[in-house]
Amino acid sequence: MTDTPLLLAIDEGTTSTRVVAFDLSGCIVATEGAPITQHYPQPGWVEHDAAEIWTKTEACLTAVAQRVGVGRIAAIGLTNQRETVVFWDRHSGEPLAPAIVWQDRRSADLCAELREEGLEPDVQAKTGLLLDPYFSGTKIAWAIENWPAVARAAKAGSLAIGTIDSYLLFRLTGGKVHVTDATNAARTLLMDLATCEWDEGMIERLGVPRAALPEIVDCAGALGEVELLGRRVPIAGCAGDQQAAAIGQGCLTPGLVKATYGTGAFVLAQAGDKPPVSANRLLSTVAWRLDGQAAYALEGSIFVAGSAIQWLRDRLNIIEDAAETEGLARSVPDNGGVHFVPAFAGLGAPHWRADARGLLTGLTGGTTRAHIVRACLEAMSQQTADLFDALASDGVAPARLRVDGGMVANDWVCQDLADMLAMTVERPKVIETTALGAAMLAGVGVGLFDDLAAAQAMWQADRIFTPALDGKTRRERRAGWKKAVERVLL
Ligand SMILES: Nc1ncnc2c1ncn2[C@@H]1O[C@H](COP(=O)(O)OP(=O)(O)O)[C@@H](O)[C@H]1O
Ligand SMILES: O=P(O)(O)OC[C@H](O)CO
Repeated sequence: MTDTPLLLAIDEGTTSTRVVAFDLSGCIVATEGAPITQHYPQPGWVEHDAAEIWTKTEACLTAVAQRVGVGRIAAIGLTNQRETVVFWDRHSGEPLAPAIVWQDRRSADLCAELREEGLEPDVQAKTGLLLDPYFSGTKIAWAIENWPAVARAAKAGSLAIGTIDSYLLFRLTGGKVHVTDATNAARTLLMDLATCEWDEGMIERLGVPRAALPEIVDCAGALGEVELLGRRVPIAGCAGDQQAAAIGQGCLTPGLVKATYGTGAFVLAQAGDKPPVSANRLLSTVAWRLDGQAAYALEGSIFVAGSAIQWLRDRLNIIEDAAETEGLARSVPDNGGVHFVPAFAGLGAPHWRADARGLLTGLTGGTTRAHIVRACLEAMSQQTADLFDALASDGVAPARLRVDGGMVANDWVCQDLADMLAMTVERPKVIETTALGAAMLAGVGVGLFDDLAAAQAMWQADRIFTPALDGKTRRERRAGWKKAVERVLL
């Protein structure tokens, strides 16, 4: 083994935590992962145990460090499921309550109340977000109101609140830092998008204890140090997973677009150095902040992507593993008239209907599991096409799309995306682009790369999918999907 430097990424996703070691050409040298338990205490509620997330992250980190040799690790980058919020004791680091996951809808009533008060236009102008339970702010308000342990700690001044990045940075540094990076802070409903500072008005309106919030910092630089196998290793990069994926995909200049298909699916279009404004209910968000200077993006959020495949596997039991979906989709010439709108957690962009629920339409006596599986995969490209229509209305018309995330291992999905978007789709060699982006940020943070553009030396292309579907079939399929969505929105 040579002693060339490595960059480690901690990628704490919704369903698993992973640690990936990259060399400076972007090849994966070692990886370790562990699943995260999903808790569904009530319909519409989703919780994680932050202590489990920390324990598993620490174990994966140690295992990879042992394997590659801790001395080779130049820096660590962290990336995470966003919006999910943790409440912990700032002395012990122990969670005081379950973490409320981004998919959780428990604050839907509060969001509706705030909308009725006419707050949404102001909220959108200030934070770039909408009044949907997806974002952390109303989850925090709910926790203070409903969990006595959290309210007590807030009164006693011992409460720390943060998204997963903030919690993991706290634990990794032995409680030395309570920070969050600007991309994660941008998802809380509490940050002023233009200044990247906490917005006192939103904090007050939602009754968030100001002292419990972390400091907002850059995405690269000296974020802290972790004691790993007897050595101190710098943590030099941090970003929410979708922003990290956009960096890992080289979406560095306005108009470049990526889509990541994990548990959910998220389309980000780089928008330059001013917060963009969407007339189509897309989100305006921070793409990264370096040296105090923010770059921005437009985002479309799809709440259910890979989790629909997991549902086919674990609840309907019509597949044994996710990879099986590819063969099944190919085994039928079309969807047989079946459409599947996987609105399990409401519909995200551009509809933003927290109350929407899933729908399977067009079933006949001839429908087979292959049709249902195919309709489930088709929902990915259809939901993406809805977002591209919204982007086009906002003046963003990309020539190609870069895709990543667990689902794009599926060639059929990638080809269907190219067909439905009528656009070239590029898949990189490393589909763990989220982790790659975090490693790139860490490389910039310790000066191994001058900037994010130089860090793109770590990106390598794998395969290009070109559109092959005729316009008539595409239009018919779009019309069939839109009809199904209309029924969901009734
Ligand atoms: N070959 C495949 N075809 C379709 N879906 C897949 C395939 N492989 C994995 N998936 C789905 O991808 C998801 C995992 O992607 P990943 O990026 O690891 O998610 P996350 O980061 O949200 O935890 C799972 O929901 C799984 O069902
Ligand atoms: O776990 P993922 O990769 O689907 O990402 C979750 C998102 O960050 C939620 O906003």
